[in-house]
Order: sequence, then structure tokens, then C-alpha cells
Amino acid sequence: MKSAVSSSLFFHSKNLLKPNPLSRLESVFLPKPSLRSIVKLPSSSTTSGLRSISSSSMASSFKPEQARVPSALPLPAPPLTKFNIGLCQLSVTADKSRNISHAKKAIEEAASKGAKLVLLPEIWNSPYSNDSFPVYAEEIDAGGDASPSTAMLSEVSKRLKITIIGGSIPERVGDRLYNTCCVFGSDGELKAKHRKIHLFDIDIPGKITFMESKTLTAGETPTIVDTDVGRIGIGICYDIRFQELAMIYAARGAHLLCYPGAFNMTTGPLHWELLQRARATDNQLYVATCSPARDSGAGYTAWGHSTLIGPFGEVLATTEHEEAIIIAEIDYSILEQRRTSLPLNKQRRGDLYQLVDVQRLNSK
Ligand SMILES: NC(=O)CC(=O)C(=O)O
Repeated sequence: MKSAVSSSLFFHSKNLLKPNPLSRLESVFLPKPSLRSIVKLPSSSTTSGLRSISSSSMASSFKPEQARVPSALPLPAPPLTKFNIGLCQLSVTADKSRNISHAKKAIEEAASKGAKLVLLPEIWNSPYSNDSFPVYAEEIDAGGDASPSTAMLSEVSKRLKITIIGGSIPERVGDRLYNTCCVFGSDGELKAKHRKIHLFDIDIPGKITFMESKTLTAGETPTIVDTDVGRIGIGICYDIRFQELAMIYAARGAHLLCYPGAFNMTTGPLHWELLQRARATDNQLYVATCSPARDSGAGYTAWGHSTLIGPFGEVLATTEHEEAIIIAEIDYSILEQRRTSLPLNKQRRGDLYQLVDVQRLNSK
């Protein structure tokens, strides 16, 4: 078992940031002529045979508003535009009460460094294994002693007046187990619960075999929640591979997608950052992820590399595989800027394809 947390175990992201590419991106945006010329092409002009774009022709014949069914909601005005997010990349042990007190101290440290939103890793109160899930599972809806992990999250979010996306823990409901993320508002109330929709069943011979479906049941609904720090869509780890979920959240007006996740040593190096940047770039919103720290002696070795991605696909803050607390700024005013400069939402071809949000459609 690892020693209890001390603040020296944690690092401010500034020490660990990769060179911030935003400055490079700004220089892409600042000379604006190239982008302006794309947007301002007169509707009659063509370049090398490419069809020109103007919002009037798109609205009439390309039907961008019909590319999302029901139509996409406008981006809501967030309660605040700029704030700090804290990503707590935590070590996880077999000692559940240590994991809970460790997470509590990390949240307190993130808040003391200015985080108004804190994100925890996937399965932070238990080892990530099918043998452990039933043993560590909690009855979240019962609360109190039946769910010490979420009782802690509720207490700390209320005391510190912050929003917490509580990573995930194994949840028991009758004879079923779920991989569940709880969102607590700054009043300590449980605002939303996301049960991992896509179970992680993988078999790459000689590399990694893991079947979550041996013990877990898949969740049934996408989860998007209005908080003090904006509208947030939730996915857990493998959920990030399914772009339709992220597209649905974007069409419902999400500012930020949060994915607690524990990628592994086979897929992590190739896919983890790629998927985060893809979800952010395609949907022109922020994406935040949080992994457990790596424990090479564990049955399942997590890749680490918790990250914040901006709406142009830029890595704003990241870390390696050790324990870390990343503190990074989110600025929602960038969302409209990016969407104005690169107006994907006005350029979709609703005449050629449509994304159907089944839940929203059926609730009409
Ligand atoms: N652990 C997961 O849920 C997902 C993962 O590791 C992968 O998709 O790869």
C-alpha cells in the first residue's frame, strides 16, 4: 500500500505542461486573412472547382439545421466564462478508506489552488478489476454509510463550494453493477449520475484482454448536466471512442465534455490523446480527462496522462503517468470565437446525413 497523500506528492500542472500550443494556435488565428477569405468567399465564386460557402446557400440547399435531429440547441450562456479546472490524477490502492481520504485531500488541494471544477479518475476507490468491482461497489442512491465515497464528494463539494465530477466508482443496484460517475453541485447535491454506456470489452492477444461485461451492466442514457461551471456532457473512458455520444452532447449545447478514464499501456499511447483531440476538434468544445496514476504492479496498468483539450484541438495542459493535480484555465468565450472562425455548424450537410438523438426525439 502506498503512503498517505502529502501535498508533496502532487504537482501543479505548470511544472508539467507540455509547451502550450495555444500560442501557436493564436498565431494561426491572428493573421486571419486565410480564415477570413474562407468564410467571406462570395457565394458565386469557386476556387479550384470547390463549391463556395455562404450561409444563405447553406441554409437553403444544404439544410445544416437538419443535420441534427432534433435540431441542435444554441450554446447556452454559461454562469461564468473563465474558471480553473482541477484534474486529480490519483494513485489507487486496495485500501478503500485510504483511497477516499486520498481523493478528499487531492480535491481540497485543487480547490486551494483555485479550481472551481474538480475531475477525478475512473474507478478511484477500487482497483480496476472484475474481481474488485463487486467488493468495492456502493449503493449510491442509499447514500450515507452505503456509499462512503459519494458521501465524501457531497460533503467536500458543499464545504468548498465547488462542482465535482466524481470520476467513477462501482455502483450496486440490486444484483447489478455499474461503472458510475456522480456529479455534485457546489451545494453538495447530487446533480447527475452517468453509468458507463459502452462497456470495455477488448481482446488483443498477447497485449490486453479485459471484459467489463463479465461483471458490469451498461448504462442506458447519455448524461448532460447544467452546473455552476457550464453545461457538461459526461462519458466514462471507453465512452470516448463513440463519437456519436460527443456529437449528441454538442448538439445539446455542451461547453465541456468530461471523461474520467483509465486507458491502458496498449491503447493509451496510440489513442488516448488522439480521441480527446478528435472529440474536442469535431465538436468545437473543451474536453477534460482524468486517469488514475500508473501502478505497474497492478493487474490493470493505467496509462495516466490526464489532459485538458481546447476547442481547436489544442492540448492546454497535460501530465505524465505519476500522481499529479493539473490546474488549468477554461475560457468559454473562446467557443464562440472558434465557431465563428470555422462555422462547422452552418456548414453541415443535413441534405446528406443526420445524427438522431433518440432520447431527445422520443421525449418530444
Ligand atoms: N478502459 C476503458 O474503458 C477504455 C480503454 O482502455 C480503451 O478504450 O482502450
